[in-house]
Parts: sequence; C-alpha cells; structure tokens
Amino acid sequence: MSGIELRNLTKRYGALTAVDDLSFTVRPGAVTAFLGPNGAGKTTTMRMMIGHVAPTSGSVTIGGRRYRDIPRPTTVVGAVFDAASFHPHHSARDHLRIYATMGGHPGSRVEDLLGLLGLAEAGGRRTGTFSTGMRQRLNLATALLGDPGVLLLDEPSNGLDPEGMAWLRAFLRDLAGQGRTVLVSSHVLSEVQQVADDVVVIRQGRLLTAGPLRDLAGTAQSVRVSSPDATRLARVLAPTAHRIDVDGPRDLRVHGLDPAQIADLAAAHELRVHGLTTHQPSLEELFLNLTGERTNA
Ligand SMILES: Nc1ncnc2c1ncn2[C@@H]1O[C@H](COP(=O)(O)OP(=O)(O)OP(=O)(O)O)[C@@H](O)[C@H]1O
Repeated sequence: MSGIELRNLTKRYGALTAVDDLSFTVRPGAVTAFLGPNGAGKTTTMRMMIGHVAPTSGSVTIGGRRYRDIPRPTTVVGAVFDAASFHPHHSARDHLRIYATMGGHPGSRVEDLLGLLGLAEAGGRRTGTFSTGMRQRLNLATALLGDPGVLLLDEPSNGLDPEGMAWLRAFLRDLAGQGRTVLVSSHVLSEVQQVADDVVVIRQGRLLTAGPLRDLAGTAQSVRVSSPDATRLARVLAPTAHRIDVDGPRDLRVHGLDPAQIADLAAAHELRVHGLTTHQPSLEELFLNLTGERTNA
C-alpha cells in the first residue's frame, strides 16, 4: 500500500502563504489526523495531494508518484471534501453508477458500497432528500469506488451526530486495518484522538509536530515547583531544563526534568522546595497550546 510524502510543499496566494515548506510522511496501515485551527492550510494541502491545487514549490507524492502521473488515480486515492455536491434529482445509486462509469470501475462496486455504507435501503432515494450523515456516507462510497489504498477526508465529522461519529471512527479504523493510508483532517483534536495513530499538526501553513499520538502526549509533561527560592532555583535548573515558565513569585513550571532531578539540583544548591507536582496535560490542552489557541494550560 502507498504512503504520502510531502517535501517542502508550499502554496502562496499573492502575499499569503497558505502552506509553508511542509515536509512529512503519512504511512499506510494507520489513521493519521491532520490537525490545525481554521485557516491553517489543511484543505489547501490536501487539495495539492490530489492535483486540485498546484504547489508554488515543493512536491507531494503518493506511492512515490505525483497525482498527475498516476494512470488511474481513483484506483489509488479516494478523497472526500466537504463541498462535494450531488445532483439533487439523482438517486444515490445513479450517482455512484455515473462515477463508477467515469472511473472505469465495475458496476458491481455500486451495490457493494451501498451495502457497506449502510445506504442499501436509501439507494433509490433522491440525494436531495438525504441528511448530512447520509451525504457523508455517499461521499465516502464515491471515494471508495476504485478501492483505493489511500483515503483523504477533509473534516469528515462536520455535521455528524455522535452516533455518526462513532460509526465513522470504526469505519476508518477498519480501512487502516486493511493496510490503507487514511488521512483525516480536523480542527478539533477530540474528534479524532480516539481513532488516530499518528498526528500531524500545522499552524499558519507550517508544521508544528508530526508523529505518533502517544509520543506527543509523552513529551508534554511538566513539573510544577513551589519554592520560596524560586528565582535562584530557576537559574540553577535553566542549563538542564528544556524550558522554565514562571507561574508566580514562588511557582515555576519546569519542562524536561523529572521531580527527582529537580529535588537533587535544589538540594545541591541548598535551595528550599515546598512542593513538586507532575502535570500531564490532556491532549486537548496540548493541542490548544501547540496551535496557540490558548496559552495558559
Ligand atoms: N483559492 C484561494 N485564494 C486565496 N486564498 C486562499 C485560497 N484558498 C485558501 N486560501 C487561504 O489559505 C489559507 C488556508 O486555507 P485552508 O482552507 O487550506 O485552511 P484549513 O486549515 O483547511 O482551514 P479550515 O479548517 O477553515 O477549512 C486561508 O487563509 C485561506 O483564506
């Protein structure tokens, strides 16, 4: 199965840099959450993956090939974007048949996918009468017509109720379990944290972090230190800590050292410590901090 590779991918619209020198890979057999606040550049990046938007510079390849060099692209990549529209007078079945013909996919896929996506009964109904959840399922069915190994979903949970979200998560897990590459964008971590193996976080078009979700959680730990000698202690800890935030005249937050290291350094310099507490932020806090949506967690 194919992965996705971005190398120094950049997109400028006049003075605005929507995607700024992005490099990361998305691996097969996993669900990767593509995260960032509104306007971070997620949609633009995903549209570059499927040739809808031309990069200003850099490249993005799928299984080592640019989208335009893939002979029958719908057999390799399926994409679901929010704005997908259906002809309101066509039935779901008509819609899928048209797309199957255009992509050169066997007609039998249509019934298979209607069944797989829970649309068998609604297959004959006009799409104009569909709920948001049904439209999302039909979008997914369309993307899967060519049985692609790579699936891109842009904010697929928009408009889904909790039941629809749970169904979608299970469906995505299944696709990744079959070895497919699944990239799903969202501006809310909590929507995808239950399903994601890996995360890629961007802001203002730039990469903030990429890697396994559990690593992201692990690196975020900090220790709150309460000390009447806080200022001097901060000086002592500074050379070995990753970062020290001053929370108050007697309170520090230390990143990159564990409580024992802090206590030992304090003792070695005869500085008093009245409290040491490990703080493990929730993933949501972490994400909001990373993306700059909130600064005091
Ligand atoms: N065709 C375009 N012309 C000019 N600017 C654009 C165009 N497309 C996107 N942009 C700008 O590029 C930036 C990134 O937009 P993009 O839609 O990729 O972000 P996003 O992360 O998908 O956001 P959202 O979650 O709101 O969809 C935004 O500032 C947007 O206004």
